[in-house]
This record gives sequence, C-alpha cells and structure tokens, in this order.
Amino acid sequence: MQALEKISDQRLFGGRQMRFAHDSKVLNCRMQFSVFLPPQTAQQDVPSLYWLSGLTCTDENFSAKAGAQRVAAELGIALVIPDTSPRGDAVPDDPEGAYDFGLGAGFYVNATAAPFAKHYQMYDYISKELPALVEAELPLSTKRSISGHSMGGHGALVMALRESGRYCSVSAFAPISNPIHCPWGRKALAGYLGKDESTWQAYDASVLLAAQKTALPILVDQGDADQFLAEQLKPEALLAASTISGSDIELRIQPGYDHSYYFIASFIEDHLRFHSRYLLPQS
Ligand SMILES: N[C@@H](CCC(=O)N[C@@H](CSC=O)C(=O)NCC(=O)O)C(=O)O
Repeated sequence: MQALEKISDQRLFGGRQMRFAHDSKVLNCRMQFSVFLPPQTAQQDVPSLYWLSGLTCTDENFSAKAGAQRVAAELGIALVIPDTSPRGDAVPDDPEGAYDFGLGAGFYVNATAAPFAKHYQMYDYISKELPALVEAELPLSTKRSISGHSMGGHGALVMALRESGRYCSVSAFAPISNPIHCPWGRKALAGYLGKDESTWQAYDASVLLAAQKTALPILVDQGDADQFLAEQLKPEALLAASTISGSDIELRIQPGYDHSYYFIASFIEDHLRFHSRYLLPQS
C-alpha cells in the first residue's frame, strides 16, 4: 500500500489543492490532511508553511476559509494543513462530547494519561511524522515555518520554541498564549497529561518564552473584539515573557476583529509575506 492515498486534487491559482489520507504510526489511526502545492513545484522543491487549526476544526476550515492560496502561489510556499486530533471510532473523546477536549481538540501535546496516550500524540505527529512523510512523498524542501489559530496558535508557538532549528519562523492568530492559566488550557492539559501541573509547563508558550532568549522571528495578530480574548487567550502573558527573556516578538492588536476566520483572512497575506522572508532566498 502506498504511504499516501490521494482523496482530492484540484487546480487553484496555478497550483494544486490536495487532500490525502495515511496511516499514522504515531497516532495509531488513519488521518487526513490537506496540502496546497504552488505552481513552482513543477520546477523545484519548495518550502512549507504548516498551519495548525483551532478547536472543532479539521484540515478543511483553513483550506476553504482563510484565502491563503493566492499569495502562497505567488510566493512559492506550500501549505501543509493537518487535522486537529487523532480520528476514528477507536479514538477516545471527551466523556461529555464537549468541543474543547478530545476529537477536534488534540491541543498539539503528547498525552501521557489514560485513555488518551495511545492516540493523542499530536506534538510528535505534527513536528516529526508528518514532515518526514510529506517531504519524502511531495515536492517539498526541508525548510519549514509554522503558524496557527487559537489552539493552533498555541501549538505553533510551542513547537517553534521547543524545536530549535526546525522552523525558520513562527506566527499566530489569537493564540492561547498561557494555557496553564486559562480554562481551555487547564482542562486539556489535565486531561492529556494528568494532574501534576509541573508537566504542563512544556506546553505553555509564555513559560517557554520567558525561560529562553530566542532569535526566532515571531509575529502574533490579535483582534481586540475577540470574544475569547480576556478569559482564554491572554496575549499580555506572551509579551511579558518576551520582556523577561529579552526576545523580540511582534504583537499586533487589530481593532474591531473577532476570533473568526474573517480575521484570519484579513491578515493571512501579512503572515505569508512575513514567513517568506525566512523561507525564501532574498534578492
Ligand atoms: N463552538 C465553540 C467555539 C469553537 C470555535 O470558535 N472554534 C474556532 C477555534 S477556537 C480555538 O481554538 C474555529 O476556528 N472554528 C472553526 C471555524 O471555521 O470558524 C463555541 O461555541 O464557543
């Protein structure tokens, strides 16, 4: 059996919007993901931007709603868009079927607590297994950057801060910036990692950024009309962490924008051009 089963392949801005299924060894289940290949892949391998989506999403929310492909095609950057959790009938979900834990809410951690540890290894899936797979099977170079929204912004920041040298740059839209101190984060970290809160810190971008001075280029956009801003997102913690470690971070507060994909669509071009400065040779 081939490593990648192609589910769909459609022409878009001279490139190809594709969807694949594959067996994940890390997650112990079959997974789907989307990729946009820009037209430049007809001539050469191109760098990738990984996009991590938020709660309740699959790989299809970003593909359909963010409008990222036109600029990705112009710049020659592939978009790699994974799902947000392991999937399938054998994968345990939130006991009450809540939207903020379990299926669609993997939080990009490696779970250690039963019954989640067998499947919920999203950190290793996104940072290791998926890149190895797509770089072997598709015309992608090993240059990568990473971005995401909300739960996915948290995942992108944590992976880029922990995996030194793996990503050229990181950006986020309305990230869950300090999950050890917000309801979404505390529920997820307790469920996936257990009650010992010392183990949660490795998945908190503000804790990680306060503890290390980084030269990683970091861009964060946050709408000031976001309904989750004060209770769940806490960008001020990320800013304070950058001051503590002396790291540079660009945090832009966007007046009037909420938490939706309309916000993402409004600024995704800025993020793609930001990442292009680190992914592509500059003339
Ligand atoms: N249903 C929930 C909120 C769900 C939600 O807003 N999900 C966001 C991400 S939130 C953080 O990770 C999202 O991207 N949704 C998909 C979309 O296409 O908009 C509630 O009612 O509060």
